[in-house]
Amino acid sequence: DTGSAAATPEQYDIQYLTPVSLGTPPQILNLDFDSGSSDLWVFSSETPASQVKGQAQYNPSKSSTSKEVSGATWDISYGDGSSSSGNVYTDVVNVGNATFAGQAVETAQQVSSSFTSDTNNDGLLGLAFSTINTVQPEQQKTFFDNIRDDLDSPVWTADLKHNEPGTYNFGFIDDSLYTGKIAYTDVDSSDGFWMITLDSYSVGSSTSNLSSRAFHHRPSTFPSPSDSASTPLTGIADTGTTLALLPDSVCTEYYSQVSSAANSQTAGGYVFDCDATLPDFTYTVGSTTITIPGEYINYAPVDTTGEQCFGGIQSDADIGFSIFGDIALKAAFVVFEDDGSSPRLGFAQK
Ligand SMILES: O=C([C@@H]1CCCNC1)N1CCCCC1
Repeated sequence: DTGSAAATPEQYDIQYLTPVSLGTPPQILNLDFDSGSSDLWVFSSETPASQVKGQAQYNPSKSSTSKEVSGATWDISYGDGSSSSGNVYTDVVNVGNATFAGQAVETAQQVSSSFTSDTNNDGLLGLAFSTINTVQPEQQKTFFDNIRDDLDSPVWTADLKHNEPGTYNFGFIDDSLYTGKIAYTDVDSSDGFWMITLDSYSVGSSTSNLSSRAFHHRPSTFPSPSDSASTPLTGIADTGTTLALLPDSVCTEYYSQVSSAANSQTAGGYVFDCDATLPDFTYTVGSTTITIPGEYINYAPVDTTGEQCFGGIQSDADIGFSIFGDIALKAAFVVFEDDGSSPRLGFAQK
């Protein structure tokens, strides 16, 4: 079995939506594939009308193959403060022709206001590890965990793009989607996430790194360079997070190269003049180097005046690890591999 479906970005690539078929006859909903969580939940006939604003709704009573999971409930809270909760059914779920007949479909009986106002998002399809699925009393499996053994290969891949549709594939690696070689790194899934350590990062061209300059007489006031060219970054690959949330030290180093940049309390992060030229941000996995173009990091205007723009790199606010969200992932072809025992992440240029 294999599957292939489009990942279509909303404005500013704030999120990517992918059509998913649920039930019999098929009910198509556009879901946010989220490698940072593990619940497949949908707007449904059970969601109060006051909390629905245009979203498509899954109606289990209109599906001849739906079965209620007796006594099961779910309740999830996301790092951005949003939340949802409800009941659970199993039904046929089809993603680009990869199909699983008994997938847990979590129907929302409550969604928080940010989901209500996100009018094109009909729900989430979690692709982190099933150990953090929130269904009680019997935890349920993610779509990938359910179909893994039926897939030609135990992988799914993300080819997200800037301002244009990309692709989520299941069960195969499409060699036409990348260049060079795929470099793999081991995943620590003990917290339920695709947690990895990037070998190094660098800001702008290498000359921006003091240690690479011929500073024979570096004034004592100069910071001894955090030789970023070999500083690792530990974090999770999260397709459901828009930005790249990195350590404060990396943010300081990056925005020190942008003369108009400031860390704004009111804007909630680093902002700069929209006409600023931003440096690239590069990270390495083994022998593969991924460069995020500076243009991608000029994320979006703060307001309608279009004077100040919000950065695509922001602080990880000391949550203890970085979050490599879409800003970081869309510059690469990413392989999420899990044979059930030793998960790995692969990165390639494209
Ligand atoms: O809630 C989230 C994110 C929110 C955006 C969508 N992906 C999941 N988490 C990931 C980071 C650690 C805390 C949990």
